[in-house]
Amino acid sequence: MDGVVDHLADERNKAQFDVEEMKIVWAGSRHVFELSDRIARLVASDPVFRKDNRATLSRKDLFKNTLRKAAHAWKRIIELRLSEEEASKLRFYVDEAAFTDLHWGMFVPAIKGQATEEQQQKWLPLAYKMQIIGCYAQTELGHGSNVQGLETTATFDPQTDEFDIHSPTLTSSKWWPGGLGKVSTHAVVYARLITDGQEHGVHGFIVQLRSLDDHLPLPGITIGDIGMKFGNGAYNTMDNGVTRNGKCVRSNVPRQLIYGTMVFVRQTIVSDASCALSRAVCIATRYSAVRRQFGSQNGGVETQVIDYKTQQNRLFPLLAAAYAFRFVGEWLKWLYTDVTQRLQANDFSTLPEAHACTAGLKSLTTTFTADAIEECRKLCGGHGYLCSSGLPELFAVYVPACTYEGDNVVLLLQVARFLMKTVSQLGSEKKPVGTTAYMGRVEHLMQCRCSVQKAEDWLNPNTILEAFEARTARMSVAVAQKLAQFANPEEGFLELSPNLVEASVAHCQLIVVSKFIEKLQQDIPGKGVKELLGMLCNIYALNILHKHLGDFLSTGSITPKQGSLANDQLRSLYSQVRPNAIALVDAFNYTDHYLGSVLGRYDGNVYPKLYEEAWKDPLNDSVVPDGYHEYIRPLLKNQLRNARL
Ligand SMILES: CCCCCCCC/C=C\CCCC(=O)SCCNC(=O)CCNC(=O)[C@H](O)C(C)(C)COP(=O)(O)OP(=O)(O)OC[C@H]1O[C@@H](n2cnc3c(N)ncnc32)[C@H](O)[C@@H]1OP(=O)(O)O
Ligand SMILES: Cc1cc2nc3c(=O)[nH]c(=O)nc-3n(C[C@H](O)[C@H](O)[C@H](O)COP(=O)(O)OP(=O)(O)OC[C@H]3O[C@@H](n4cnc5c(N)ncnc54)[C@H](O)[C@@H]3O)c2cc1C
Repeated sequence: MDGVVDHLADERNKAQFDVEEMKIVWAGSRHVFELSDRIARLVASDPVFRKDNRATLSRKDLFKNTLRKAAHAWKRIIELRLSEEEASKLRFYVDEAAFTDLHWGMFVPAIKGQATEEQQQKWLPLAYKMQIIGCYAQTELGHGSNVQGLETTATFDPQTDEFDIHSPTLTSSKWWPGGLGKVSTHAVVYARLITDGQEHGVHGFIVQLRSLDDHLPLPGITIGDIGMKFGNGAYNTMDNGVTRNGKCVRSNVPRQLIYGTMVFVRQTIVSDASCALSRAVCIATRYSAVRRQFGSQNGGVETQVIDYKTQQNRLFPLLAAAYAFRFVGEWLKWLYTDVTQRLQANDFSTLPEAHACTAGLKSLTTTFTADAIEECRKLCGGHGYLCSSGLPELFAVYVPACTYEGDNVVLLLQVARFLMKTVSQLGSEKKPVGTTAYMGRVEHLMQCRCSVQKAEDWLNPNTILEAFEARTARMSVAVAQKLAQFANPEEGFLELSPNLVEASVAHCQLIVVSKFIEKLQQDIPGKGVKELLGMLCNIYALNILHKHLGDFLSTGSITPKQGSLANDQLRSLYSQVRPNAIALVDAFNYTDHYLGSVLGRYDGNVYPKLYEEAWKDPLNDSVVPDGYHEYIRPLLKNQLRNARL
């Protein structure tokens, strides 16, 4: 900030905690912090990675520019001999949806997780060196959620020792896979395996799509892009593809691991939610401290909008959720690593829980984050609607996360199946463990009473946990009892699916709250850091309690009076967080390049930069617009004539 006026300096001076230590907590470790900081600056200082022109480029120029950035990123990765960790951070800070996301994020993991040793030895070195570019081709025009309903077939021909991959209908065309449309040379294609005329369910196959010499599709394969998507710029940097197939390559597949790539990616999407959410919150918080409206007396300064309680009540729960998702993401990564190690030892016992947790938390965090980005846009008033605020594009790029990698409702129904199974086994030999361990105390949770008598009682983590556990246990048991009244359980499941989804949401919220509380039990150094995190944890939990008061009251988990006390406590917490708000978003350590927002600038110098940015719009290239002579002038002349008549 040398030589630059920091308009937010007063705000930064108010902080009551050690921001540098908070940065380490946010990053996860000092090592990750230092690495991220270095790579973020490297990207920000490279003109090829500029992104302020995305909203005004045509689709073709936008796409070509993405190819250019991806090629440049790879060049820098090789030149600088970046490690896998550094390279992945570099792609993260380049911040542009591209075919590389699917190559590194799904194609490589699918091969690692599902291919045989021999297949891995053949394909992984090529993929690591980007001598082939891959994508993940599962979804079809007719089926996405229902994976067992995919129509593409893979028929083994013993004579040629090949699989014939065939899309027999229009609806069996692979539709949506990122990178497939224009770039990928290979794909992991999901198809129904047929041998000796017998079907064996859906399996993954590595398929070559395009020639490595001239990039033309191989014989029998028709490929293209599926067309423009939501938002200008935004996800249109990605080629999402359609194919219809002819022939191809080889089988792999240990049966239980077919869905493994989805578990992996859902886990990464939870961590990613905290990034997108924190980014939107950083923009809205800084701008709320800069923006002033009303409240001026005797010509004095007006009130910063961040000081309005309504602004705090909308903004601070989002700030708290960014931290909550960060920590639950860390824990989910641990869970995923643990289940992977067990699977390698043929221990499948924790797979159902890993599936339920990744599916449920992917759904919970992406739904919340998409809504929160839109809320941040509104928190920034009119200027939030400008592309230069960074928020419209962030929303457009982020919102499909509610759909891809599993529609969020479909995923919650998977959690519900897991919950109902857990409830049905209560009282049997099989004791609930892990995230459902609380169900083991179901008798207590069905009748316990919340002990809160005054607002401060809500600061006790055990009180919060028990209220959340009681709410979830009671909702789950209630819906399980209703299910039991149906002669046909599947019919009952369909009929009660809205209740089941609500129970799943409650269970997932409980996981997030409990993992935040567990985080606070760790040794966290730095003046005031743990105290601030404690406040954020309470805000996250009490805000959910307030928003879902109906659940807590209808299950009798708390009384109306206790609900009202929770709200009083929330207001008090907002006042305590207020002086720390700017420092809490500084702890995300985002560069102005990554934020991509005039409103969220580190120095708070919003107005001159907004003005400057507006003049850069191509529409302002000429004072009189193109089209004046054809369309405006004749109109004005006609009006003149009419007026004379
Ligand atoms: C590091 C960087 C990362 C970069 C990431 C880049 C992001 C790029 C952007 C976008 C990428 C988007 C990619 C995609 O969208 S790929 C396509 C994803 N598609 C889906 O997610 C489809 C959703 N549908 C499903 O997952 C399933 O079909 C289902 C709905 C969950 C299952 O339905 P169904 O009831 O028919 O069940 P099945 O008969 O198939 O399954 C029976 C049992 O298996 C259990 N199960 C299901 N899924 C899993 C799983 N993933 N893992 C473990 N176990 C699973 C299920 O619970 C059943 O168990 P039970 O014990 O009850 O028999
Ligand atoms: C940006 C983007 C990128 C993508 N990238 C890829 C990729 O790289 N590779 C790939 O293979 N796919 C990809 N996809 C596809 C994606 O995974 C699917 O679109 C997603 O899984 C949802 O499936 P669907 O489209 O079939 O939705 P549908 O299942 O048709 O959903 C439509 C509606 O029906 C509801 N619904 C469906 N089933 C049920 C049920 N059982 N009970 C209650 N309600 C139900 C849903 O909640 C939703 O409201 C991508 C999609 C997008 C948007």
